[in-house]
Amino acid sequence: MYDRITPPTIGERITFQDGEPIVPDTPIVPFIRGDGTGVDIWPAAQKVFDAAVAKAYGHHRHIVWFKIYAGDEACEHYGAYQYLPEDTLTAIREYGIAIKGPLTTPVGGGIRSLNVALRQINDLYACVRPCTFYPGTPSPHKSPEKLDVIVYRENTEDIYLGIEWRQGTEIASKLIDLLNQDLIPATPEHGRKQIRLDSGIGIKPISKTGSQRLVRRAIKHALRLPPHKQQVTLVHKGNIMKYTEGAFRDWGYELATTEFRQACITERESWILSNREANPDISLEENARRVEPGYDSLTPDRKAEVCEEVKLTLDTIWDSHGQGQWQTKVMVNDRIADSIFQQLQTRPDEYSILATMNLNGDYLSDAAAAIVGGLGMGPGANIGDTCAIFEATHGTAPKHAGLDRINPGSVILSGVMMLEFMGWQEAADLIKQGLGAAISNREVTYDLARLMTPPADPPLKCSEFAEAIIQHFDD
Ligand SMILES: NC(=O)C1=CN([C@@H]2O[C@H](COP(=O)(O)OP(=O)(O)OC[C@H]3O[C@@H](n4cnc5c(N)ncnc54)[C@H](OP(=O)(O)O)[C@@H]3O)[C@@H](O)[C@H]2O)C=CC1
Ligand SMILES: O=C(O)CCC(=O)C(=O)O
Ligand SMILES: [Mg+2]
Repeated sequence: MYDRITPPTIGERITFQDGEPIVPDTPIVPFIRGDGTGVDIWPAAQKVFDAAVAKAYGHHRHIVWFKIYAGDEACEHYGAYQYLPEDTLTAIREYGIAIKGPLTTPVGGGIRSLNVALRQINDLYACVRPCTFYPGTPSPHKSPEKLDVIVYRENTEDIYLGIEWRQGTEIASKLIDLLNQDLIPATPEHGRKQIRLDSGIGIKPISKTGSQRLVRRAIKHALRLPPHKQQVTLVHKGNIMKYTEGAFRDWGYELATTEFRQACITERESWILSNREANPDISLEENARRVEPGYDSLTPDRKAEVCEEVKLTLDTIWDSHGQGQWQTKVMVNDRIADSIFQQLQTRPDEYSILATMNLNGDYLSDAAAAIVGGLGMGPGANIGDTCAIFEATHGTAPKHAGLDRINPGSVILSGVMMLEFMGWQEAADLIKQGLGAAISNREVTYDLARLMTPPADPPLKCSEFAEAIIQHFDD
């Protein structure tokens, strides 16, 4: 079944039932070391995972690691250009779970992203990236403790589908001709727009299926959070890209108000209900005026639409959500992407789960990680219905590769997410405890050391930081 790897002879597979993992006491977990700083962070992280599991469960439980290959290491093991061998895909499919270090993607040419390929091939449609502050972590932000968000990023479509054509190729030229001569003129709303002949062309598909399954997961996650964090914000640039990003927002709201009707309230509905709560005799039109900015300047048709929306909301959910009941529901709102970047800086405590399309989530997860200490503190998980791959938010950080200096925190915290996913909470808690205590004790790698006042000097090496985390399990 495998060409150049041999699965462990001990241990058992994790299986899935209704999207939930069933985990034996000795699960086999495939791992990819990763390129660049993968050589530093993976061994450090593995040591922490094993120590935490041993401390939490003694001989009762342990992870049976299964080394699989991708990226540069795969080419060394399998031969030139074998970046993502079939063995690796088979192992991930068979064992249902994996953890990986970062993999290199060249810019402007060469292979397409192996990271993205792993997500698409395994249909890992939700990229989940929590950004939480650990006390004592230095940050360029004034109040990093106020940020506690989870980015839920759609992981399989958007421009990351990678369907694009280089400028000057025959297909790019054909497509441009077709668009300029037929499709754009046939669409009155596009007016006399034309695409420059020397353009490269990329396709940005956003589907209802892809959007709603992502938002579904985000809402289900929100339902597991404490009441004050039960909020899902749909992030989009729908004012500009109406039928992709705008549609993502609309499909998100549609799902929230149908499949999760009893559990959710939209922000706009909450305004309509509170207007009536504050004034039981308020007219439909006055309610509409308070909900829709610039109501008095709207066309009569648009005014009628807003009034109808108010009426429908009151008719359908006043009994179930009115009189303050909506405050116990998951709040679903939306924010335009550029605005959410500034709001995470200025009002971070107003947000909880941010549901995004692929590109927005990529940007937003790096930006949010920066607030809570940088990319060394940004974990992630790629989750589908029958498989999950855990990986840090950051990349290979090539200039630090092999120097034993980079922060292994993100891949360690990705392992924490994996342990939690497996239901091994005790081991996950030990690692979080150890990491927090090491940071509070100023035992940190260079990235955190340089942000501290005064800087922690000398910083710990990558391997020493992992040791420090283990030493602090008991604090
Ligand atoms: N999932 C994946 O495998 C990903 C892969 N990539 C790929 O990685 C490669 C390099 O990408 P690049 O744009 O340089 O981005 P990286 O995230 O690799 O690194 C950018 C900078 O972020 C900081 N950083 C990254 N990781 C850590 C860490 N563990 N601890 C502390 N600081 C860290 C470093 O800053 P400083 O030097 O200032 O301290 C580093 O130079 C590309 O090929 C890219 O495609 C990118 C993202 C995700
Ligand atoms: O795959 C890559 O090289 C980059 C992907 C990335 O930046 C991410 O998933 O956050
Ligand atoms: Mg990224």
